[in-house]
Amino acid sequence: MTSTPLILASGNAGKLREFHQLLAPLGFDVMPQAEYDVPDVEETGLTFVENALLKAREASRVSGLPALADDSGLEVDALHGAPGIYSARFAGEPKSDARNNARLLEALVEVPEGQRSGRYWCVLVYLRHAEDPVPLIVQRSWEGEILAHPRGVGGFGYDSLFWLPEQAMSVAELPAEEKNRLSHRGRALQALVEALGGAHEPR
Ligand SMILES: O=P(O)(O)OP(=O)(O)OP(=O)(O)OC[C@H]1O[C@@H](n2cnc3c(O)ncnc32)[C@H](O)[C@@H]1O
Ligand SMILES: [Mg+2]
Repeated sequence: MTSTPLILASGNAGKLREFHQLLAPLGFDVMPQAEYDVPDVEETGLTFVENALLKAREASRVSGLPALADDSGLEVDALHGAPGIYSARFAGEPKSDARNNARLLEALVEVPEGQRSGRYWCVLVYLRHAEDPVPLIVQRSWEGEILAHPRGVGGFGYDSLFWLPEQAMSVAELPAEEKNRLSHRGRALQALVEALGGAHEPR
């Protein structure tokens, strides 16, 4: 397994926890971008891919290391895809999960059960270096429904409002290992690690 250090281009504690749980057993020497004083970049892209690229490139440029970025969010059908790429700042700045969740409930207050479908998206971008012309890009989604009241205390972000019909639980009620196995992020990362598989050596 690789022992190449890898910088995680994220300032989100929930994401960093999940990446650590997933990557540490695989032998990746991962560190959060805060250890290299990487500033938060402005997420000016119009797609998850563009934003993930911006974050990975900046982290790799500042640290001189290969970088992995995650741009993710929640797409709600009844809201025509909102909050989407704006999920982290749905209720404005400064970012707050509690205010984002309150805004989501408010936006869906008139929408009955059965019409509250949505999905999480996760786009991962891996760059071997800041000028890498062939970024490795993987995207996965996770289907669910938006609850009318929060349930559970695990996870982060919108997890207490995201209902999984098959599990009959919210993501915030799911054990962390289960979330990592099933989630948009967990499955995208499994695919990315497979794709890395040695063929993508740093240069
Ligand atoms: O950009 P970084 O520094 O990684 O941190 P961020 O929180 O700003 O991250 P994003 O720009 O990718 O926004 C993603 C938002 O989507 C939501 N989100 C993404 N994945 C989630 C998950 O697994 N569970 C709950 N909410 C999630 C959550 O509100 C995140 O803040
Ligand atoms: Mg962000």
